[in-house]
Amino acid sequence: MKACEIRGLEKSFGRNHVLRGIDLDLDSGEVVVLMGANGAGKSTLVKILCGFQGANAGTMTLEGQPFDPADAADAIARGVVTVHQSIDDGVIPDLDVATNLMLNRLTEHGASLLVRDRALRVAARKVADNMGLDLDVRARVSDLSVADRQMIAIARAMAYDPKVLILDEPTSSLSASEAERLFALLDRLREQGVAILYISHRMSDIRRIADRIVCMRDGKISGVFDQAPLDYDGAVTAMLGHRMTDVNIDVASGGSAILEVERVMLDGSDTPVSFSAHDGEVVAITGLLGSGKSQLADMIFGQKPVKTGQLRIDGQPYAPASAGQAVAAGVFMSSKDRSTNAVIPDFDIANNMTLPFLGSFSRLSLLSKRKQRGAATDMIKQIGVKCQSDQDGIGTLSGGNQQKVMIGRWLLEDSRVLLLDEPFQGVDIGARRDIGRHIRATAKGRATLVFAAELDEALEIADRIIVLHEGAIVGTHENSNIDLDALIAQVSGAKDAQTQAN
Ligand SMILES: Nc1ncnc2c1ncn2[C@@H]1O[C@H](COP(=O)(O)OP(=O)(O)OP(=O)(O)O)[C@@H](O)[C@H]1O
Repeated sequence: MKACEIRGLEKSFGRNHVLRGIDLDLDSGEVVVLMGANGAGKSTLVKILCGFQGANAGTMTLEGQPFDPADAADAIARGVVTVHQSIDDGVIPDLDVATNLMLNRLTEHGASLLVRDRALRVAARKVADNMGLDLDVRARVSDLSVADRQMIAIARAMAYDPKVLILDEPTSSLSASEAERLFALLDRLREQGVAILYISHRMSDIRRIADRIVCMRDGKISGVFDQAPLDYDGAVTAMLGHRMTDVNIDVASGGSAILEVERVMLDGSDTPVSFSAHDGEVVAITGLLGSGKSQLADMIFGQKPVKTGQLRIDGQPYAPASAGQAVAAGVFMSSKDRSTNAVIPDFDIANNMTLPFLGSFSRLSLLSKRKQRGAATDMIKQIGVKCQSDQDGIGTLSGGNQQKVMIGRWLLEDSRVLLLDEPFQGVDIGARRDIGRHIRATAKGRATLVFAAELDEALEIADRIIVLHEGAIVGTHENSNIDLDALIAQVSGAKDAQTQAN
């Protein structure tokens, strides 16, 4: 019997016919990867499965029984549990691991607090052991890494004993080695007979974990690949509707140095970091979580002080005390988290894209306002934002398309230094390539720094890749001449790789 059967599912938002007759089966003990271009309808399908939205037509069954959840709680009670995209979905940072793991059974463990706490820890330890998680159940969740918090979110989901577990881009905040821990956990769950629906844009995830790939395009299933070895190129073509063009990075031959980072100390390291980024150059900074990437980005954007060493822009000392001062110096940053990226939910797409210009709108003539909107409309086309109209609310866009708007916003700015922190989170691989091409095509006149945990992304966009590990540079690679094995070893912090680099 199938864990889940979906037949003829339809969903529209006004005139936008988003799901157009979806048929999909999930078997127990298999990992089905759902891939699709941004706006294809993946999240909408998930929202219907997990009871957030109702379908307009179609049927679903769970282990042969009709399944039409009234709401999210009903879906969970009947066996469909979802871990959403946010890194630590539903995990409460101020509580310890045990309480987080056992949240849904807190009242079962006795009235006395002492008895309850002890019983809770024993039960939580069992859950953690069962899932192969090596965690101190007394630790506060806020002290744990993103990867550990993600594991707890999944372990908690398992406490509901799901028949179907849905994971929405679970590795988007994880580095490769942390993602591998997650995959080991999913291997266990697969063995335990859970049907897993896994949404991802990352080919490395898909290669590692998929038993079957289902592709969506424009609200329909456009391809199913279930014969080993899986046909990844075929899946990408089915998803995009065309073959992917090759990347051809014509490495920029470095103009003058714009940004110089001189002997800057990052936390946890006694080796200073020095490098420069040149006019027209795209430099990717990669490394594990905790490598110092975010701290470096924050320093350049004036959000963290540079205590040792200094920064220069165009040869002049640059010591921003705030993001405002950074912006005044022509330094812009697209931050990794959309919620801190100043998306204004009540504004339309075009106004969100031109947000930095809005302050001057009152002083602008109608003609200039038209120009602003024209620039936004142009950018929407250039980077392929999938929308009905640029006057739609930003909230009607799919996650990946919102991310494109945020990148477009900063590309419209006349920046001297552009910092893009995880710019491709949630962006499909076809769009990623188009945006990368656009960033490179418009790179003259500024230095661009891309902070990316995913090596594929760094390789696809950068002229030069700098690897950070524990606050120090352990490798620098020209993209025209990459030693991939050395690069991977450096990112993961292999000792011999570090010795080579030093
Ligand atoms: N509440 C809504 N109102 C109007 N349109 C919506 C709403 N939610 C989704 N849509 C539209 O439905 C379509 C599919 O969106 P969905 O979020 O399902 O795509 P997706 O495949 O998950 O994309 P992504 O990879 O970017 O997350 C998009 O065109 C989106 O604009």
